[in-house]
Amino acid sequence: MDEITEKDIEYLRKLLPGIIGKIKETAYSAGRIILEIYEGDFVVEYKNDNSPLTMADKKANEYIVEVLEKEFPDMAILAEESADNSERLLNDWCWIVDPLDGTKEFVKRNGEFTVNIALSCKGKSVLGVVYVPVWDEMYWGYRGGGAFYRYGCREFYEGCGPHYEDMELTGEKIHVSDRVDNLIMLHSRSHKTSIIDDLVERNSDKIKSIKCAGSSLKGCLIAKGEGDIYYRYGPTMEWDTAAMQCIVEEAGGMLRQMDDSEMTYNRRDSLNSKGFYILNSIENRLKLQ
Ligand SMILES: Nc1ncnc2c1ncn2[C@@H]1O[C@H](COP(=O)(O)O)[C@@H](OP(=O)(O)O)[C@H]1O
Ligand SMILES: [Mg+2]
Repeated sequence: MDEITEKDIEYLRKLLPGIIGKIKETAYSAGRIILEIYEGDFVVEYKNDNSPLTMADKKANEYIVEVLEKEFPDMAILAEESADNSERLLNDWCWIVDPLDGTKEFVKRNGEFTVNIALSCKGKSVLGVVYVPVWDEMYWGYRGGGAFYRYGCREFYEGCGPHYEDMELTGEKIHVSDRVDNLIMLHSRSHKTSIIDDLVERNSDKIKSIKCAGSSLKGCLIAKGEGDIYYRYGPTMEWDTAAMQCIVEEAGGMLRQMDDSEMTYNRRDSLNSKGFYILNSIENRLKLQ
């Protein structure tokens, strides 16, 4: 895929501020669909890779895809619970959707799951929205526009009514921490590996504590300065990282593949096979060997 050009950047500058509001509203509404199911009894199925799947994943996926298809008919969509369509590879623009990131946390009912919607342009994540339904928190960011956080979205969306449709949900600008020692490391709550234990031991002079969190929350907490580093060796998919990558980058941090190369999106194979890390600052890259 071609590189983003100056012309693309100019186009993005005009496009993104106008569409972020619709995407935040869509992530919020998908979160409400998820919560209705979360609050009742639900059946858990298991996919071929043994990961859980519920009606909440399916219904939220269906809703988000329907909105995106209607609002952005020229853009492709890669969504976790939809059949993949390789025509997306021919499109410079692709939505990358995880309707429910952290299904294990949903099943455990600990609140640590998110709705992730990202937009990729020529393989780069240029817009990301992450909504945490149980906590009613939203994180968002878009290329050149900064990263934001809002607690209390329900009051906005449920309180304002349709005649306020041009008004946008506002939030506070967020930034990564400037810590270079006593680092807080983020870790998956449900996917643990011994490689991470070795990594922590090798870098014990830099790491002060480890905080567990499910789903994209790890990246969002780094964007908000409540954590500093996150290393992930186990498998994840494009839709697990795309939205949080844009938010982290707009908050001043970085996400790279484990071999230090850039993560790209809208690839043929959606598995993030190399692993990745997120840092508040390049200075805090850990010793791997
Ligand atoms: N064996 C596996 N293969 C592919 N992806 C996996 C996986 N194990 C975990 N994941 C990914 O890790 C995500 C959860 O991340 P975390 O452990 O950080 O909370 C899952 O998101 P989903 O819940 O959307 O499936 C899933 O995409
Ligand atoms: Mg999912």
